Amino acid sequence: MPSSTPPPNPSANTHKRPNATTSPTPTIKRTKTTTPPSDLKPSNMEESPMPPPTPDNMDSAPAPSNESTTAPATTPSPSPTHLTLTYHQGSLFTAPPHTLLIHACNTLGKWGAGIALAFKHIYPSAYKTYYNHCASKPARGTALLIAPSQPPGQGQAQVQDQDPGTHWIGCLFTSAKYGRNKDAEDVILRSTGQAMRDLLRSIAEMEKDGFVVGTVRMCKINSGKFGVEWEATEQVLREIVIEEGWRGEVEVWEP
Ligand SMILES: Nc1ncnc2c1ncn2[C@@H]1O[C@H](COP(=O)(O)OP(=O)(O)OC[C@H]2O[C@H](OP(=O)(O)O)[C@H](O)[C@@H]2O)[C@@H](O)[C@H]1O
Repeated sequence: MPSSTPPPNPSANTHKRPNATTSPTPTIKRTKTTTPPSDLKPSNMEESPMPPPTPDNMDSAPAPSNESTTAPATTPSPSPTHLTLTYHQGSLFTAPPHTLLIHACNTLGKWGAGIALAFKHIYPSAYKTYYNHCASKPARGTALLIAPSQPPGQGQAQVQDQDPGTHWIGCLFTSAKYGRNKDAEDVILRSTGQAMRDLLRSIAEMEKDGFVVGTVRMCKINSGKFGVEWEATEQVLREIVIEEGWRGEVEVWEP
């Protein structure tokens, strides 16, 4: 077991909007009810119990009453906004500062294959955070949002365009295990929807606290090692109903 030393704390202000007034910097933020590595959690970032995932169909307004057959039709309630996916060609990693990069993970703390292995090489400090988080046995269907390891511009005259130290990382726990023990496809898909909602909620909380989270990007999650057709994952993602304050768009990048 590696030491529980937390990854370097990013300096708060550099991730914040200039007019932000709150102060603590999250090294890690997760919104699920499992125990976090408490030494990484700022004091005002207590976890609020996460409400159970709300089925999309509960978001719609109640059906209009049919008391009178002659009454004019009531104004239809606005249809819910669903998550939008846009497609882009190129590597996930060649991203501007503050970009949030999302990938699918198991809960065993490996990052030993596929794009996860690339994450491990490029973002060693984030891997430490992920590893420590996995020691707390996160549940499938939750997400982990990891703050950049270094603030943009730190130690540099100018921020480099694609400085990996400035990227946020989003881990979606879509399967508990990997390889032959990975979850069944329907479980992976259900967990994907839940985990993505969890992540969108975390991003919104960060932004509410004044932190700058840039564009949100993902690879075609689940479609490699987890063996789930991208189209199935895509459908689950597109069915996510966007709540107030949530990001409504995610970029999908494919090399
Ligand atoms: N630079 C790049 N830019 C953009 N897209 C890139 C790319 N490089 C590869 N891709 C694509 O990224 C998709 C995902 O393919 P992957 O097989 O990696 O992931 P997955 O989501 O199916 O499975 C997750 C399990 O793999 C790991 O395993 P371990 O932890 O080691 O056990 C995890 O942790 C999980 O457990 C495929 O479309 C690749 O073409």
